[in-house]
Amino acid sequence: MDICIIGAGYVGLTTAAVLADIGHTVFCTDRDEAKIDQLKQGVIPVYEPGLSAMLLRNMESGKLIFDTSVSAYISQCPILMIAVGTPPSKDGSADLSAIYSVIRNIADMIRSPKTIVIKSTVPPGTADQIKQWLLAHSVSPDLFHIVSNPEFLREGTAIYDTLHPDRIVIGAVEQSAALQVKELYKTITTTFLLTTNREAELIKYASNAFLAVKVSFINEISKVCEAFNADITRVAEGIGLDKRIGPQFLQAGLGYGGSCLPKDVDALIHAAESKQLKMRMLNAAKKINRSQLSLYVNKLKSKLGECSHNQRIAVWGATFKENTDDIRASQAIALMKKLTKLGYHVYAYDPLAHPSLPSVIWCESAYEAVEQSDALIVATCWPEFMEADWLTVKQAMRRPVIVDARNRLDRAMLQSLGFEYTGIGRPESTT
Ligand SMILES: NC(=O)c1ccc[n+]([C@@H]2O[C@H](COP(=O)([O-])OP(=O)(O)OC[C@H]3O[C@@H](n4cnc5c(N)ncnc54)[C@H](O)[C@@H]3O)[C@@H](O)[C@H]2O)c1
Ligand SMILES: O=c1ccn([C@@H]2O[C@H](COP(=O)(O)OP(=O)(O)O[C@H]3O[C@H](CO)[C@@H](O)[C@H](O)[C@H]3O)[C@@H](O)[C@H]2O)c(=O)[nH]1
Repeated sequence: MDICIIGAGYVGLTTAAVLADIGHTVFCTDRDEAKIDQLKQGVIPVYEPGLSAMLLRNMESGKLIFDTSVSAYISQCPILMIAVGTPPSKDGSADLSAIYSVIRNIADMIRSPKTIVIKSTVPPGTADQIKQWLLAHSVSPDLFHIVSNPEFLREGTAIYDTLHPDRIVIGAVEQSAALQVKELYKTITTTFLLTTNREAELIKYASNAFLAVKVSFINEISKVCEAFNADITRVAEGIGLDKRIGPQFLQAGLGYGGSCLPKDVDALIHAAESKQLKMRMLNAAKKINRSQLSLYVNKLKSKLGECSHNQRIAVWGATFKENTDDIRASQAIALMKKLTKLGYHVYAYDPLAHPSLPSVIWCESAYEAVEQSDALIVATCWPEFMEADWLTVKQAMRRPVIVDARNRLDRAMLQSLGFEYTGIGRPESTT
């Protein structure tokens, strides 16, 4: 099948690579001309393990074509897949301006029947509103179907997740359009769930909201663990063995960030409020997530005393999690901003990201960042941090204080080397 994907970000590029690999012919476009120019030259604008090789392979075989001039492809392809961003607006709602800009283009160019697939995450009711918009702009109902096909990939494992999804959700009014989209994923073995558009849109939001609540839940329980001298890592293991709960998303720490969980929680709250519904649980999850930053600052203060202006803090990790270059809504960056505001000197290192932040000094290596530092905060669990040479780290530091903001380091090993270790919900002794 010929497919035109509009939006060459993490989702658009991953989907383009996988659909081309499956055997479809994929045309991919973006309003960012520089990005498309880079892609044409084989330069992949985002870091995502395995993506580059899969894109290049399919570009070489001619199954994947990048271009800025989309009109020819819109007329050629029966399937138009929208994967543009839906970032948060100031009031928390999803900003759908990029979606409508694409819809306007489609409305101008549509001459033959199209299946318009909404891959972007959009609030419940969006597909129906788009349909009304197209009809109001004199596009014949015979020329389009709208299918909601939300994406569930995680950054860092996007290719794997797209090839091995837990489910593929396809929401549509017309069964023929739903089956056409199902056919796109013909080689993928998974559960296909056919729903209405609104159900598909809500499945996406509810999934991310549930994950956010799960993280905030374990962060709340970690405080109880700390108060009762119990270890959250063992408590989480014990909870997770219950099949009804499952072991994933029970990692206590700095809280959730990224381009999806925070914005989708906000957008769901906003959508519910538009129907006079208060999302008490989601608001609580947000509040807990925000409070994780102060919690870690207090942990730092309990080790170093109140901030004096010559304290030097090393922060390892800037991305919202490991194996991605994405810093959108990163808790690591929010923490750095909080620390510099309080007067700490922050020396930071991340293997991929070093955004310009007031008063943060970016270092060339993890070891350079810890030179003469009074504490090290591990904010993101990049593999190179997990495998650090801790003796070298200890020798470089002024005070061997480690704040493990993701609870992933080997506490016993670090303590045996003489580090003062602080995690969350992991008491120093369990007596
Ligand atoms: N990143 C993820 O892990 C993930 C996972 C699942 C779902 N999603 C959802 O998928 C959507 C895309 O997310 P992303 O992370 O890939 O975003 P992104 O910001 O990485 O990419 C979006 C791309 O769309 C392009 N774009 C914007 N307006 C355009 C227009 N009018 N015409 C053509 N191109 C346009 C941008 O230039 C950009 O390259 C969002 O709705 C997001 O919530 C993201
Ligand atoms: O036990 C955990 C698991 C995750 N996190 C944090 O939660 C955030 C989100 O992690 P993750 O969900 O792995 O990242 P994303 O790549 O943003 O993926 C989420 O958001 C995507 C965009 O909607 C969805 O497609 C995915 O299914 C959903 O997992 C990160 O800051 C993690 O550090 C924790 O603190 N504890």
